[in-house]
Amino acid sequence: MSCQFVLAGGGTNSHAGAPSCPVSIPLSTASAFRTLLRLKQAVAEKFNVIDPSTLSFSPDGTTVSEDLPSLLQSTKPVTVLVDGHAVVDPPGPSGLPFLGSHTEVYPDHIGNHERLFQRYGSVFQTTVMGRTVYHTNDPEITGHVFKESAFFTKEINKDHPLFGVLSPHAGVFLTSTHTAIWKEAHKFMVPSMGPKAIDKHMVTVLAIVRSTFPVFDELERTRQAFNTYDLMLKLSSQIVGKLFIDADFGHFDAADAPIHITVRTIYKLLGLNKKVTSWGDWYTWLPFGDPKRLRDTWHEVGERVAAHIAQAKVGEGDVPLQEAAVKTENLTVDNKGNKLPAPTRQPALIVAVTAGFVTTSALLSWLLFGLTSYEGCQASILQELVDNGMSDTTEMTSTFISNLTFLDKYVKETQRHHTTSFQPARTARVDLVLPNGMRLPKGAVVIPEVHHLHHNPGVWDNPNRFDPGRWDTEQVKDRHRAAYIPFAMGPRMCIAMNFVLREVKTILVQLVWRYEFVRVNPTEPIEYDPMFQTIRPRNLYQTTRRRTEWPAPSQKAAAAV
Ligand code: HEM
Repeated sequence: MSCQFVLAGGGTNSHAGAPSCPVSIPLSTASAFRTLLRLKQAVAEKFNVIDPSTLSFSPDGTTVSEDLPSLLQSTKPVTVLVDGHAVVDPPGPSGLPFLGSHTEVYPDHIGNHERLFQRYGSVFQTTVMGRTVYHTNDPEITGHVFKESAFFTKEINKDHPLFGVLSPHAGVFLTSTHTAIWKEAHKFMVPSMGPKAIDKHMVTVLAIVRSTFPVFDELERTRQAFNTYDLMLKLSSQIVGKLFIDADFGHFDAADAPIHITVRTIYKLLGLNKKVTSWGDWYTWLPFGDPKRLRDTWHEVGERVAAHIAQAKVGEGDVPLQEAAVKTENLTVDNKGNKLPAPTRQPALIVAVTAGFVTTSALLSWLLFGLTSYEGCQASILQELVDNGMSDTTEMTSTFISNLTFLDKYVKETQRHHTTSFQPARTARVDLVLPNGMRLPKGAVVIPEVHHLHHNPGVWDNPNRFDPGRWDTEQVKDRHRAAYIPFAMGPRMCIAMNFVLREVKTILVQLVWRYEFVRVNPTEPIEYDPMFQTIRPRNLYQTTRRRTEWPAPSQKAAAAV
């Protein structure tokens, strides 16, 4: 005996709107269905519905029943609803012939995605010159998308935003999950970002941030403003260059030191990738124009990074990242001192350097932007430093940094409100149905839109207000775990999250303690340059004033002594 079920709106294999073929569930296992949830699990598995709890059953096609015995005894196929309705395709703009929805999205993709979420709801699709992508700002769906499960994985297919820079050898970031090489590279690189390794990296970070002081002093002396992003690009690349490929880019040898050619080439690569992948799959492979420049630049980056690695001082082409990886006690899988296999070493290091400075420079720029834009924040950070006994020689230990609770909220709020966004994308492994009852075909690329998750009004109170205080509220503490994901989540999330947070806090502490930051173009609207891989303030100009006095400890701090 068996019981039959039919998915309303059409199964994942059916055409939209067509009824699915009924599926049978043998009742020989009826004893397994002691609860409705067990039945839902069995039916969800048949129809590839991600979340069984979203199913409901209608024996007559109109009324929903939760009566398990009558469902199992039904002589007609039972209609299955997901999220209370028939399964549908994600909506989206129909777009122009050939161009598709390109003009609906670019150039202002943040503003346009916001408009599309408002028009279509929490999942919509866009098709740009044959490349279809699904966007979501829903934490529940995001949580499933990032899981690396039977439903989703990071597979860089032709619709994926990283397709233009796909690298089968990089292991991390640019390589699909179901490859031996990702497992291997991940195993080596994660420990290099463990707590002990981070303590060690911080010695380098501190030395480099202090090496910027003469530059800030010189700029102040000569009354010059600086482009904050350019300066932070210099700082963050100086750090990852030293840490990962033992390169000294000389960015702080003088106030007007140029950005090193290796950094400029990587920077160019990311601009080209965003530009090329905003068009269709076929465009990526054109033998001329930007697609060709992208391939040539990728090659040039490889050669330049290889040259640095060859000159690295630690052993034969070994660099501190690998040294940390093999020595750190956090290394659990490979404790015999094995190194990354040679073909992966160089691409993995290119990724670490690239991922390392392109993102961090954007974050640091927004952090400095906030100091001069959000009233009271710079003063509160300074006051907290005074209250924690900061001096010019205070050691930047993890304990000192973690005691700075306002700074922590400030960094969190900056990462929420000024998401640097990577458009992290995952791919459907099978035809499936999302918890909101929308069907996706196998191979569908879903982008949890980080900026829009961080501004989802259903999750965040007054999302467009910059408010570090929100991190003390129960509403934010109890948020969905996928509502705030500046480093993505799941097995393919950023391996360097803890390093980055310690790094940017250390930098901010050092700079705010010594300088007051002032914005020189406060009324000019900030542009973010939509054709770049990260969201950064492109036209922010600031100056610094060397501090000569600091506030007294607050009453609370004085009372605690
Ligand atoms: C503000 C700084 C940073 C942010 C916001 C950030 C964000 C992210 C995000 C969102 C991802 C997921 C990408 C995806 O799913 O496609 C990622 C992955 C990754 N990040 Fe970061 N990142 C930062 C800094 C760094 C640094 C300093 C490193 C240096 C090692 C790094 C190394 C990586 C690597 C290797 C991956 C890929 C992991 C894998 O493939 O399994 N990131 N990062």
